[in-house]
Amino acid sequence: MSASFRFSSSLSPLQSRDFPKMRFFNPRIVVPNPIPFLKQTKTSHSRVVLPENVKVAASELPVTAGKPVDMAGSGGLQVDLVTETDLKENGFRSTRRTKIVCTIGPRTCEFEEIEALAVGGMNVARVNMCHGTRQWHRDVIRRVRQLNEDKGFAVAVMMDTEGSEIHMDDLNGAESAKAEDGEMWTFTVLTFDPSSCPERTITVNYDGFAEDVKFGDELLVDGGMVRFLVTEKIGPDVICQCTDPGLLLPRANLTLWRNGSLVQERNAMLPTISSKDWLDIDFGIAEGVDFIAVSFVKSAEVIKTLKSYITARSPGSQIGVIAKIESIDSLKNLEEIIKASDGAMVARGDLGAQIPIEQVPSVQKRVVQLCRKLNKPVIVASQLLESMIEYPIPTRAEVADVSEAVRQQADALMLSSESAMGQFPEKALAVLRCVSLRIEKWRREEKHLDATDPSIVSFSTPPSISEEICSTASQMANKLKADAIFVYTKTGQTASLLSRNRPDCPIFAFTPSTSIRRCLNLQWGLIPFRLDFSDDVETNLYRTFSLLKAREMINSGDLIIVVSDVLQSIQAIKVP
Ligand SMILES: Nc1ncnc2c1ncn2[C@@H]1O[C@H](COP(=O)(O)OP(=O)(O)OP(=O)(O)O)[C@@H](O)[C@H]1O
Ligand SMILES: CC(=O)C(=O)O
Ligand SMILES: [K+]
Ligand SMILES: [Mg+2]
Repeated sequence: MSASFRFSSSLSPLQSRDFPKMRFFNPRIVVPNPIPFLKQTKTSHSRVVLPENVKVAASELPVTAGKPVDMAGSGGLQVDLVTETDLKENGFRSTRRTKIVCTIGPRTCEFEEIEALAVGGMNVARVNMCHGTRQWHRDVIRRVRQLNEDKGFAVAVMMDTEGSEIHMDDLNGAESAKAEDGEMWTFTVLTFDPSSCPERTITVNYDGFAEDVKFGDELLVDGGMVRFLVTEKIGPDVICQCTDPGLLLPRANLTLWRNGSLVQERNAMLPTISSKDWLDIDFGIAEGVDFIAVSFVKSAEVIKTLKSYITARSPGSQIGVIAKIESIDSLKNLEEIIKASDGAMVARGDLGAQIPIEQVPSVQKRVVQLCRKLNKPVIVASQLLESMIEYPIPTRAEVADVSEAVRQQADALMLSSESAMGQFPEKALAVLRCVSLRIEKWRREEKHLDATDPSIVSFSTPPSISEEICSTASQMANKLKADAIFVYTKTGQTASLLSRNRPDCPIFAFTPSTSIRRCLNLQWGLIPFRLDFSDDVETNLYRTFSLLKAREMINSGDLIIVVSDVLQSIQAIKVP
């Protein structure tokens, strides 16, 4: 596919492009210091207590602001207070299985605001490189890390790339501009000084814009929130008449439609990862983000390129690459793309601007099922609670949409504007939380009555031992009505395979790595704990029982199914 390119270690991806160019309105691009977090600062609580037999690589220690975690008194078991209180007060069955991603924006970027989201159940914090300065993103990422370190949370950080999206300029700092019915507007590739910008003129960030456009095309702003008809082309200027009036927002996304289909001219050649994105990716690697979500993925090649780039840049890093399914081209290569990725996002916002809107639900279902089959976490994103940007309660239709995603057993739901710039971020989070809990419970109850809901898990051929063990352990847990599954996992793989089976009880995942603990926080049904453990399963188990009992997170008599990825074994044990 033309939009992808090969990256070799001798050639920087920044030098290897030969594509139409995009301009970026946010020129504050600074090449980051490669690994700034290795510079440890002296702090008052910089003691790490680890059992003597356990070696933890420096890269596995929490990194923000250079402060390692003080786990004294916890026996090396790390879990956040919210999970602990929930388990203590409400028991295993009450835990939410569906994870929540919150986009951090101007409304939620201060430490206390991020903390309120974490307390409210945020599992992953997303920063969108389309907006804000690099310093802003750095501050947010470091605040999340600080919070994890101070309060034992495992909130993962996801960086979302800008991608080669075609969008308008920033309206010279105005909050919005109103386009009225029938008005003539000019979309141009020329740029202006704020003082000399002609009236009703919008600069587009893509140099090939005027060439791609034809008389009679429809220009959709934000997937159709405002619509224009192209009436004339004069050199770099495209003259349009407004046919659906509305508010133009800064940097709003633009798509062109011709005879009912998306226009794919030279714009289809724009690289999925732009030169600015590569700089953002370097920044993300240096800041130790847990996931990089790639916008407008078209083929598996770009995912493979990015994964090799990350490995070359930061050997041994756990950064997961998430493919955002929002481009019409991705639909032809869905299976290949998901196979190459570490997870996928159904990015319904842009997807609904690239394919007819009535096709979005079936694509969502297909991506969710495919991810389950391929054992990749999947996020359902955009407009879940759109009305809550302005109102304190959602519409009934929004609740139904959230319910459907939970019923499909997607790994995670995502808030965008609702948490980034809405008036009720915590209330929106609470709605996701309580709708998830209610629908999960209902689904577990229904399952016993409804045999028409077959398991969609299909195994590799020949089946792997780990897959079989995890499937059997989950079935056993369901039949015996176990209280929890415990899994001791170094790489996270076994925990992930258990999650894929969507068992009735929660899965406690113990891992010695803080970064794997954060990554597991994106996956359905996993409660990740950081714990140093040995290869001796019995010792681990009884130590865990006593640590969890001491903190009242489990009780004598609870039935636990235990899976170990070292021994590849299953045990059923009652807590002594
Ligand atoms: N860092 C930020 N600074 C300022 N505004 C932001 C920031 N992040 C998000 N926003 C605001 O919140 C809105 C929703 O965020 P979201 O991440 O969904 O972006 P988007 O522009 O819709 O693009 P995408 O398709 O990548 O999701 C944005 O349109 C923007 O107005
Ligand atoms: C999340 C995102 O990028 C979208 O919905 O377009
Ligand atoms: K983006
Ligand atoms: Mg998008």
